[in-house]
Amino acid sequence: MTEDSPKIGVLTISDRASRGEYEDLSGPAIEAALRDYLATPCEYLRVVIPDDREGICAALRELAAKGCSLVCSTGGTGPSARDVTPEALEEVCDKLFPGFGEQMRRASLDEGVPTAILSRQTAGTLGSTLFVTLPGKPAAIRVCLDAVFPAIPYCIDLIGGAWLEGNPEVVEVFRPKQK
Ligand SMILES: Nc1ncnc2c1ncn2[C@@H]1O[C@H](COP(=O)(O)OP(=O)(O)OP(=O)(O)O)[C@@H](O)[C@H]1O
Ligand SMILES: Nc1nc2c(c(=O)[nH]1)N[C@H]1C(S)=C(S)[C@@H](COP(=O)(O)O)O[C@H]1N2
Repeated sequence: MTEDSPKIGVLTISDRASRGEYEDLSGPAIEAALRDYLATPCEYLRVVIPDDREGICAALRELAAKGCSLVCSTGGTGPSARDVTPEALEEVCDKLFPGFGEQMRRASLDEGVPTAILSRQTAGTLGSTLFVTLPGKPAAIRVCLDAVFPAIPYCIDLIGGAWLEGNPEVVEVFRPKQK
């Protein structure tokens, strides 16, 4: 890894994890999945914050300003009063990509999780940063990321982010146009 390595943000949004009431397992699960998919060495910026809308907006903007090409968050996508991750995402983004949420929910339903429809998980871009929001449960991370990762590097190409090479032994990245 060098100073110019692509940057990836991993944002855990959880009242209890941020207070240390339980160990954050979902942030590390995101980083482990991305390290598995990506042949390109990346720098990972990990942040843990409570479910506060202004704080989430600030963290998303800060990770984008630091040059992250991709930011994956976990938590705060559900129906509870303090679940406000999608609202913060909408406030911050230039464009929203509801197809990510549709695909991730479909994958979770196919895994036999009927409550997958309770997650308002989605994706959006701010400049050359792609944000993908995932549910809080550690077990949801790999299911959801596996379902959408093949489209992520090309999306980042199109918004002018870093070139991310997939590891073909783990995932087949889909690029309709080659560099
Ligand atoms: N980052 C995380 N690490 C480990 N377990 C998690 C994490 N986020 C959620 N969970 C687990 O999933 C369960 C349900 O998630 P829930 O949506 O209540 O989480 P949350 O929104 O992170 O919690 P909180 O109410 O503290 O903000 C939690 O009780 C916890 O067991
Ligand atoms: N794959 C998968 N998706 C899942 C779940 C899960 O356990 N596995 N939990 C669901 C539940 S119970 C909720 S309430 C929503 C929202 O979770 P969040 O508020 O922690 O983001 O994600 C849903 N999606």
